[in-house]
Amino acid sequence: MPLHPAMATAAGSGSGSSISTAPPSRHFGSGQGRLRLAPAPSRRSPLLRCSAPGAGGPDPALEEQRRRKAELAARISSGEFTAQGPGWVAPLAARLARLGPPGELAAGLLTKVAGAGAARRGPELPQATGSISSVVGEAFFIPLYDLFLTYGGVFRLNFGPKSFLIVSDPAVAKHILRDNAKAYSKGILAEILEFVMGTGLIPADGEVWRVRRRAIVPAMHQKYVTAMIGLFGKASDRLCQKLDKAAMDGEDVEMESLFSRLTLDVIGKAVFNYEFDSLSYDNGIVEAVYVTLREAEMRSTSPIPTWEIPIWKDISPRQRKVNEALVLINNILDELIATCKRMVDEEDLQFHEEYMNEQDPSILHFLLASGDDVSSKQLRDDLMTMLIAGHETSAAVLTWTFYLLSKYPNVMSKLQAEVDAVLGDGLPTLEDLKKLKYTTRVINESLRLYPQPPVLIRRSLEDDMLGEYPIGRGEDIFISVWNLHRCPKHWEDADVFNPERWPLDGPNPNETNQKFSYLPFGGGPRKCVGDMFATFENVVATAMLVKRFDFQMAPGAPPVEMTTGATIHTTKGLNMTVTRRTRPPVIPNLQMKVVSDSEGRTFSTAPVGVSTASIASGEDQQEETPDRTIEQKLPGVLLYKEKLS
Ligand code: HEM
Repeated sequence: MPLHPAMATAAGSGSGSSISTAPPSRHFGSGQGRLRLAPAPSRRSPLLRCSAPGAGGPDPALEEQRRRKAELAARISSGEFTAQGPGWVAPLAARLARLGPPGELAAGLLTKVAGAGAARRGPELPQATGSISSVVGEAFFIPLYDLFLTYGGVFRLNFGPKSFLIVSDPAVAKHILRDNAKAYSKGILAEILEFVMGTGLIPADGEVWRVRRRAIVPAMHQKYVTAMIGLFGKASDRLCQKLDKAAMDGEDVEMESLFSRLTLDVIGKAVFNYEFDSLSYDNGIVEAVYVTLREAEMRSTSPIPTWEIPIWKDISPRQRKVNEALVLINNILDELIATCKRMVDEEDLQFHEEYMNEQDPSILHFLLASGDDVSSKQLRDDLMTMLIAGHETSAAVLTWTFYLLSKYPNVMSKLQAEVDAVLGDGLPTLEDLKKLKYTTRVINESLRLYPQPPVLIRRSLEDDMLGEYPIGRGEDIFISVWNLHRCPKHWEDADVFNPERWPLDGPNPNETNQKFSYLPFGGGPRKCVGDMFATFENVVATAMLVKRFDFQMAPGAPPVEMTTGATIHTTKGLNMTVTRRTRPPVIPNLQMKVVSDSEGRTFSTAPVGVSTASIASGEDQQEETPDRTIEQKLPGVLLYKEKLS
């Protein structure tokens, strides 16, 4: 998730001059084996910023970005960002800073005095410090990568009086997310999202979270997700029709916004049975959803939290618009809840584990039919949370997948060959998804290179140890999934889009079998509840689109660069030329290995089109994911269900 305004504010107000000492050597992991590397920028620049084919000649914006990156790398190496000081200083400063301007001043002084004079005691966290000017204009997680290469898997980042722990070490990530998850809350994230998600499942902590997770997870059962495959197909087909028209008219298309509309249409129907139909036209509610989403993103990156200023929040046109949008959405949600309650009262269906109303299979319907004892406000918060969680993430995955496919035509050809061989004329079925193995690997790999969100946020609720480093209560922590997914120590050719790195007959990659070096859906008790849903959705959309069309970057399209919102967006859209495919289908030579399960039943290869945790494919998952148990088995697919104790 994005940075909190506090970070930017603190960084902006911090002195530009920082304590200058020699930086630690480039290394990975905390206290683990160390590895010296060539400077980072040259290794990864091709994927971080790519100009569109056809743009021709050196791009001045790209050149400028490369120059800024090289400058930042040089400044990091010079030691400009390296601070020293006792480990208690930053947490205390962070607490002081929360007391308002006088506290911030005291915190700033404390940081400087202690940083300059104090002697080191015991293992102390490497510290980086600096001013925001060094990272402005970048997606914030990019400079964090360079700092990780220099300071290691756990380090403290000080911006003036504010301080954050940056975690890029898989063992430490596992400790925070899974092994000692109870000692961490969502912290800053809950504060940022409160205005829109209230106490919905993503920001909620403690008892509220436990009760809501227990209510919501069962709603996403196997039968529900299977029913959703039809919905994904229909929505993707509507997008295909739109692209057909663009292809016939010879018009380029901006795919990022189309993917956003596709996934909005899907999630509205899936969560509360609402037909946004945003692929067909704009209406007030679609606009209200986007106003709210953009506000959430603005709040997470804005240097000054103007929305907290008492009078400003009432008179600012922007805030008024946001408030109006929220009222509109809440009213619609209230209506949908009321309608659904009536339906539930009138139906004869007996509630059971895999309960689903065929006319309205939505999560809302399941929750109401289950007798979920919850206030309307909490129900609205949960629905809103799932709307946002399931919309932006999937849209971003599709955007970056198609960007990568345009850069790697060999992958596209192989993908199209598989899709041609598997999909018939109708909409994809569950059986088809099981066969779309390479398509699933394409999505797995896209999520490695562009994790959504690129950073997970936590706050420590008690003193703890992160690897060898002691930390205090109240530390704000960013687990950089971006860094974990691109760590050159763990991944060969980390920046290369290579779906083949995941064998087709191997297990579906997940946080467990990748030992927390791969966290596309988080991990531990707060792992994504929509992982299986999202994987199917992305596989269906990708398969249907590439079956029908070829995609190329539009001639003269601006370079595709990243910016940070709740997920990774492009700065100027993904402008593509779409053409109807004319090639005859090619039959691929896909190797299918026959394996047997623990009960001796045989089926072909690893699960495909299957999620990373709700569905797993090996006994290692069973052993290493204590919070989930095998519930049901389909041929080739083991379904896991959470223990909801
Ligand atoms: C490709 C699409 C998706 C990606 C990459 C994704 C990723 C994630 C990640 C990384 C987390 C963990 C956040 C953390 O630990 O701080 C998460 C949590 C969550 N996701 Fe997803 N998600 C996706 C789709 C969905 C969908 C479709 C839904 C709902 C239908 C959903 C609902 C949620 C919820 C409710 C949580 C919070 C779970 C909790 O805290 O107990 N997500 N997601």
